[in-house]
Amino acid sequence: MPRLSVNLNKVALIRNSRGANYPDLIRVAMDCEAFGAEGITIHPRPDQRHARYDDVAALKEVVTTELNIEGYPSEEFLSVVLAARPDQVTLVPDEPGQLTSDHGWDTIKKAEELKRIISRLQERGIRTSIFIDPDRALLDGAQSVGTDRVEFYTGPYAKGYDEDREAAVAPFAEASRFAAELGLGINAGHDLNLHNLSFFARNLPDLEEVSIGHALITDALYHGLSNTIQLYLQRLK
Ligand SMILES: CC(=O)[C@@H](O)[C@H](O)COP(=O)(O)O
Ligand SMILES: NCC(=O)COP(=O)(O)O
Repeated sequence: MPRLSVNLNKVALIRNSRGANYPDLIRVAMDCEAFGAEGITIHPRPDQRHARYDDVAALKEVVTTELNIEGYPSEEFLSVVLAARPDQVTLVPDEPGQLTSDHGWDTIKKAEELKRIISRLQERGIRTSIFIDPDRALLDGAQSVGTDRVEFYTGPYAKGYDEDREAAVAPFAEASRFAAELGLGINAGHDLNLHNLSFFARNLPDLEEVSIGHALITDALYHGLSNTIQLYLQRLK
């Protein structure tokens, strides 16, 4: 069964909106784990409008499952993760100021840069993952830059789900089989929710981890955090 890593960016966004420390991101992370989450994710962006760079070390102190830090590999981001040594770093090719992530890496054009960054992270004992679209050539590129895992950008799957879920999942299922043949670990995330998650997981038997934030935190407003985490875990069975 894939691990559920809860992305706390939206909790941090609420915290930051009043300049005080509530909701307390660290407390929420510990509670998510107590409620059954198998990982905690944050994605600090250069403007730190939600997760901040100083959240990384603070989370590293308390997270007992798996800490996954996502982000664009600026020198500032790299110095933070190399110092804190989370379990996993997921590299995302976001432009500064981007509203949210909307595409994966061009692993062919950016091969040299990715290779250098990935080996710096791996030398510190950090598992690497790179955000990627489901495409064979890009997966070949991912293997050649030496990443441990890839994270499929699932925005297009979520968008296409209601119209034709078989067509929406097909490229991901195919890419997942190919990634497994290449020996790459497989994660996925972006816009996964209670409605589309179980079909996705069923069609990707090699899926190791999903990171889910926006929909999960929204659902928690209605069901509470503990119930919501249980609902997501059920979808992954
Ligand atoms: C890479 C990815 O898909 C997530 O980290 C996502 O970008 C988080 O979303 P927000 O920052 O928009 O909450
Ligand atoms: N890597 C994807 C992630 O962490 C959460 O994305 P979303 O569920 O907030 O769209």
